[in-house]
Amino acid sequence: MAAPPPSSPSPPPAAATQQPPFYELVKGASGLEKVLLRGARGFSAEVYLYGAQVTSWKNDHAEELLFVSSKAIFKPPKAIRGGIPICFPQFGTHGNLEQHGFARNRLWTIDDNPPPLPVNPAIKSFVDLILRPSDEDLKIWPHSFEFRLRVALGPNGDLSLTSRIRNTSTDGRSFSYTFAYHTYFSVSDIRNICMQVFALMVLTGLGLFISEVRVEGLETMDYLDNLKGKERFTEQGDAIVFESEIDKVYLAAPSKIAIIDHEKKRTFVLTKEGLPDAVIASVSPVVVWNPWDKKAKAMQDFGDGEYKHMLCVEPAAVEKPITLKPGEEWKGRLALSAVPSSYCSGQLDPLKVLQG
Ligand SMILES: O=P(O)(O)OC[C@H]1O[C@H](O)[C@H](O)[C@@H](O)[C@@H]1O
Repeated sequence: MAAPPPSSPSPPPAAATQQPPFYELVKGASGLEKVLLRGARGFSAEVYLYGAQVTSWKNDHAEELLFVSSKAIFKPPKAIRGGIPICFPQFGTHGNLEQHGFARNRLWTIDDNPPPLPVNPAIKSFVDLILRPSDEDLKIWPHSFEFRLRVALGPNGDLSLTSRIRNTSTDGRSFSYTFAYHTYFSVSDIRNICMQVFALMVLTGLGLFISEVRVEGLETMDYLDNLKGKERFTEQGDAIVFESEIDKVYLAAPSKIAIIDHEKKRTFVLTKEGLPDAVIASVSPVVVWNPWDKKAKAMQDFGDGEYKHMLCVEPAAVEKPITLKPGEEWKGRLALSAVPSSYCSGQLDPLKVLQG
């Protein structure tokens, strides 16, 4: 996405025409402050100022839709394990900074007077957060920036995260960064436990088995496999199902992706905007990660068996960094919805999920 020109220097408050309160600020784990967003019919979300990290998103049945580890450490400098960490200014190890950059383990502040952002008038619950680099940050990444994040809960319980990153440098220098919404979804059981049954069915021609959790929208796509030295492969077969550790960067994912959880009868739909690819603006990378059993055991802030109940699907800008000249701003948005799905084996129409 091309960076638009800078906005006017003294913009009117974004929320001027709406009635507060849009959020509530309370104490969370380890005394860290968190923002509560409450929507219609009991929808809710929580955002820690630490990392600007969404740690909860609930539907109208008060069911948690995101995964947060029971062993998550809510104490700097460790990033919170789960929810939606923001990876900036570096995704993964694509640079010299700590893994996934520093935005996820900095204290953000509430921005009550952000530059205008087009708002759906039906959205009554949102918060704007801002991160500016400290002197210490400037030593490790010498670029002045403002990172504004709006987290909004829509009238139907949809959750959206809009990032605006601006180059505020006065020395005429551009900067480049990589980025991800490192979203941890809560799922029933990631394991494709019936693979053997499936193999048997294929061999005997008895029918088609569909696993409990599958990702639609990434099939036949090229990816870099982080478990194989970032070697490039092409995904084979239909939807993505899981039977072992996965850490793949799908290079040209479409703007909509679906995670279908058969057991929970739930489909997550991810819609992403503004995350650019090298050639076509409407596609961009998506990282899919699950540590599986061995890596789970090695992680201090992750329960041994918790890998079964989470899946990270992370809209990102990885292979092609985003570059901003002084005064330029980039905007990238992720919208999440969770819709009931009640398909049985063989009845799913992926086109309906992704386009309907
Ligand atoms: O443990 P973290 O630093 O939070 O990283 C967790 C995971 O994030 C991403 O999904 C990367 O692709 C993985 O390689 C990494 O292991």
